[in-house]
Amino acid sequence: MTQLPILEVQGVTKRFAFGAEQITALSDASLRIGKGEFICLIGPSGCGKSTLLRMVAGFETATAGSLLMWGKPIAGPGPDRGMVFQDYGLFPWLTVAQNVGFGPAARGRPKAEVAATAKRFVDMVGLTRFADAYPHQLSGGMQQRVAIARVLANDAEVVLMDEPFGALDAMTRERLQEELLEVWARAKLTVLFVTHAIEEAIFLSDRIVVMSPGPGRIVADEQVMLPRPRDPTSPEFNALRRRFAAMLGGHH
Ligand SMILES: Nc1ncnc2c1ncn2[C@@H]1O[C@H](COP(=O)(O)OP(=O)(O)OP(=O)(O)O)[C@@H](O)[C@H]1O
Repeated sequence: MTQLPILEVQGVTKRFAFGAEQITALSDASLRIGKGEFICLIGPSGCGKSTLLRMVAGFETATAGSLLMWGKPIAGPGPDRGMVFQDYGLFPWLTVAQNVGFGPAARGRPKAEVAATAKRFVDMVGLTRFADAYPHQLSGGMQQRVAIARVLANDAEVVLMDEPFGALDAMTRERLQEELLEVWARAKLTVLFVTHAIEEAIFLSDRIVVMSPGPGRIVADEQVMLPRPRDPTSPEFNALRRRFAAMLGGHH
């Protein structure tokens, strides 16, 4: 990567006080992420995936090391990094367009500008026909698109997702993965996505960052070179699945 990375994690350690003791949730983690990359963080429970994501979001600060966006220290949450929550966090009493325009409206932007911004991102995620629908009238995939459009309407360049599909059945999960890839490609997003699932990571990512616990560390950082759309039944996909399973060792 010769260009300035959109995100850079440099030697980041995070310790939490736990009673009289301290837990090292993350130890000396370093990562450079280029604009437009889709990166999955994978690893067993407690390896610090969420902690790393929350520090990038600005919800937590590092005990040591630094986190940068476009070369500038991340000092707290900001609209340039949007977290998409597991339940999408849509307001049920607002329409799709109103949900998407919520951020700019809350920041006091003029009405006409809010409407134009909402329309632009509702169109971008392919929901033009549903702009006036309410969340309960949408499928899970459409709700996910609204959540992503809402983050984008806040000028987010980086989308952060913490196991957004963890609780779903396999078919719904596959559909949402495909929807997410479509929006990622269309909006040229940079995505940092936390998952436990090897198959999900291989299906989605340009790069997989493998973490291990006790203390949380980055133990591998590998490109996924398979062409898209990916076929989870192909021999190449299976070979990668075995490789990552071996890397994750006894944890899977
Ligand atoms: N606010 C906190 N206070 C104390 N300890 C914490 C806090 N947040 C996380 N930890 C600890 O830090 C370690 C890493 O937690 P983290 O949630 O980042 O792991 P994870 O890899 O995301 O796990 P999971 O896959 O189960 O969500 C764990 O040991 C956890 O108990």
